[in-house]
Amino acid sequence: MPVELKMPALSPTMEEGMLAKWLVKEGDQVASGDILAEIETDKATMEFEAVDEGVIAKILVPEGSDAVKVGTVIALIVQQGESVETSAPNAPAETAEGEAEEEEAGEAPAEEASEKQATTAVSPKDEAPASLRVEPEVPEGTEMIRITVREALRDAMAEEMRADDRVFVMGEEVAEYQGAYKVTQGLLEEFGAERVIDTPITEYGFAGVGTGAAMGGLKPIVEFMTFNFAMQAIDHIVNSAAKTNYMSGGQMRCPIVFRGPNGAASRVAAQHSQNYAPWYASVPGLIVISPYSAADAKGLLKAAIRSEDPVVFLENELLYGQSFDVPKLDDYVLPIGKARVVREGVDVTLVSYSIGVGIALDAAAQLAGQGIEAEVIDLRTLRPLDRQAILESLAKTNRMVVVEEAWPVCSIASEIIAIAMEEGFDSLDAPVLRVTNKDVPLPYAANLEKLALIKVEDVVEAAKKVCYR
Ligand SMILES: Cc1ncc(C[n+]2csc(CCOP(=O)(O)OP(=O)(O)O)c2C)c(N)n1
Repeated sequence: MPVELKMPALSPTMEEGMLAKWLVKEGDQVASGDILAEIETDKATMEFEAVDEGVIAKILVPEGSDAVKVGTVIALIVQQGESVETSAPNAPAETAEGEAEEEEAGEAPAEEASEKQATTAVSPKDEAPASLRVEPEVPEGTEMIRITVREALRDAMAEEMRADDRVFVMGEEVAEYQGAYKVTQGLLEEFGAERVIDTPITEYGFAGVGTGAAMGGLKPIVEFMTFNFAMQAIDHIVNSAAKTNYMSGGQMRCPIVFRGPNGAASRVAAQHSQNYAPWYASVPGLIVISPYSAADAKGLLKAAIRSEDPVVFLENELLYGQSFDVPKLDDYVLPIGKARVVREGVDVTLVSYSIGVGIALDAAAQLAGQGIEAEVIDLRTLRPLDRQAILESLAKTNRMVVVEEAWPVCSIASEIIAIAMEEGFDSLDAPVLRVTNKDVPLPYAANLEKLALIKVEDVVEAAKKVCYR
């Protein structure tokens, strides 16, 4: 199979760039780490490195090409002795079609293109697994609409803003640019600049303004461009918002939602690829939600906006473009603190949240082929954690693996293992295992990034291990 080289995203906001110069030609042998080309953006000129070794079979975008969209296939690499024609004649054409379709559907922001680049360990898929169960609380016969997680989040905010004029959104690029990841699309147009507010690049400032507004009776939604930048604002989240109810003896509440993408994205390096779920989930006074599907994103964001207490709502960039069925109901709100069994099984429980749920479901499908029926639980809310759902499933399967796209130390997985030991010891037929990212800052190089992130195969292996297979 030829390897497609795609126009890289050299920053989280890069949408296109100039392919300034090719440093290799067709027929050249390349090794991982070789510099293949120079890419220019309005900000910088960067070198484009080979990740795989092989022979440059075809250069599809000539040097000097301007405005090449992130994700465009620019060249093909094959292995020695392989030719593009014999191995995959349609590869480039299919990619081009796929991109054209996305453009038509009006959703190809830079980040989405970079999603498609994820080579990968955490591999985004366009469609959610069919096994996702519909919420039991949805009335029978409810019509479903298929929308992306991005659209579901936008719909949740728009519906709550229509229903309650205290709700407003603020953050970097949320208004005119409609969100760095296009999650606030259409909100400025519908609600105007008083309720959809572009802020300066001052996370500490606007998280504080939001927290004060919440204490004063408004219902802010503060978008962080990514949760990596919320590090600047963490004092307001942990020390102001989370403590208000407690330090005022219940006389003041702080109904605010801090939301934005969290976790590893694709090729944006260590400072932009971290999962903060365990950090926030350790703080009493905060509610922490991290959905996987579009239906959960919608139902839980609506619940978060209605909450009287501060909510940290952790989304995932790689899920924004994925489509799922969402109930077509006037007011689809889900309960905070309730996990969901997304696949039933009897042999082993896989517990996960956010993007890890997709990995767990893929692993469950592979395990089924090997005679192991895995139950998959999507935690959805990380604080308060649905201990009952975890323990009930453990009592049924007696074996558990936690799948978490995060570091292993002091993780949500660690907490679940403690719960299993303290409260589910008699149910256990094997030690609970955790499948997490490697305990390192996420590398930038694609081959190392892939090695550092959780993979379906690791989950399959861990599940077999706890089943003594
Ligand atoms: C604390 C923090 N918040 C947000 C970002 C995301 N970010 C990266 S570049 C950028 C825009 C920078 O604009 P400007 O300061 O005008 O510099 P320019 O790159 O346009 O020269 C933003 C918001 C970041 N890197 N760090």
